[in-house]
Amino acid sequence: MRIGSWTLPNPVFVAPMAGVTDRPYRKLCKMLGAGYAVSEMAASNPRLWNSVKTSRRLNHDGEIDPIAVQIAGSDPDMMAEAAIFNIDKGARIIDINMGCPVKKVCNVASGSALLRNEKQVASILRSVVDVCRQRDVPVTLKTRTGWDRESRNAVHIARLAQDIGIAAITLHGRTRCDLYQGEAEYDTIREVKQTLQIPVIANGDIDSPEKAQFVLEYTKADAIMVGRAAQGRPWIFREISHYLAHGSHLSPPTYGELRDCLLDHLEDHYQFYGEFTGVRSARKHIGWYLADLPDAQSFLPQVNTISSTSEQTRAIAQWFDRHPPNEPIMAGATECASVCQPKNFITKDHEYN
Ligand SMILES: Cc1cc2nc3c(=O)[nH]c(=O)nc-3n(C[C@H](O)[C@H](O)[C@H](O)COP(=O)(O)O)c2cc1C
Repeated sequence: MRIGSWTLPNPVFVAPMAGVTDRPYRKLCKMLGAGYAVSEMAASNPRLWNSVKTSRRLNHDGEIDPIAVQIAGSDPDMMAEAAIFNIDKGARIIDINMGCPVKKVCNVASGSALLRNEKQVASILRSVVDVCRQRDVPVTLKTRTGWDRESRNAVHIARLAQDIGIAAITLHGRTRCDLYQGEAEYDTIREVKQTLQIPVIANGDIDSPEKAQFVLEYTKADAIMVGRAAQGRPWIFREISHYLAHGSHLSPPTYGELRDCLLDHLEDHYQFYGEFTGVRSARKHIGWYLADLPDAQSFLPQVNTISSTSEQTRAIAQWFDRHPPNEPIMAGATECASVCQPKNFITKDHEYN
């Protein structure tokens, strides 16, 4: 699949998740098979660009190309400025967020709130596409199927986006008012795909190789995007790609592979966030990695009390020492089972619900 002049290595992408898919995690997912990754949403308001949070999101050192940055906002000029600013900081693709259901974002009429105002959608897209075109940078759009089930307008928005020059569109099969309730539906994504010539990326509740294959076949989408099921499971991308290519399952990782993956991830994570934030923000990742392992339940509360990075790593390494490194993490599993289930993904720091 292509986005502008970029050819992506495979159609299995990691979804942007604020507070989760930071630079270290995106890199890890790509190393473990994700064909593409978009950054967490970055604010378009210049007053926020110097905040610690936004400056971290602007840091793409060592990131694997194409670096794609997502911007969110409601003011067309500010969004265009944000696009230019991010291109100057290394973005090769700009993604516009019109899917975020968070109150904080929707109350200022950005994210998915924009779906109720198609005129505003057109102004924003036009404004961003214009400045990006001058810099030869493709613009993509990520959105939901509509504001609510009575006003699903994804097909209309998608056609508008294509006409304006959007290079690809990602569709989460829920409306804004659905939040994360119920199940994602794929009929609207299928309809959008039938309507458009630009690539369509299907998103929502894809949590296993079988589901990935089903969604690709049903919607005829060009690619799929996996969010929550990739939390604590960055190898899901190679599992899905393998299944799509061969129709069989890769063996689950062994305890040794999981240990190495987690410890490498933590090292990169600490370097990125520093000691204080690093040890704290690592806890959720550790929880996700270990959540489904039968004997990790008593260890997790203990690891959450540790406040130094070296102790955190030592405790994890010691916990893994108790397990044979060659034993698969799901002994006897023939197919991805519990680790495919979406985890409890709402964490306090970003309140993404
Ligand atoms: C914790 C969290 C943070 C998210 N942050 C973003 C974001 O910054 N930008 C965005 O477009 N979508 C964001 N999303 C939505 C996901 O990209 C994705 O559309 C949604 O989770 C549905 O996919 P899934 O069922 O595979 O998780 C976020 C989702 C979660 C769970």
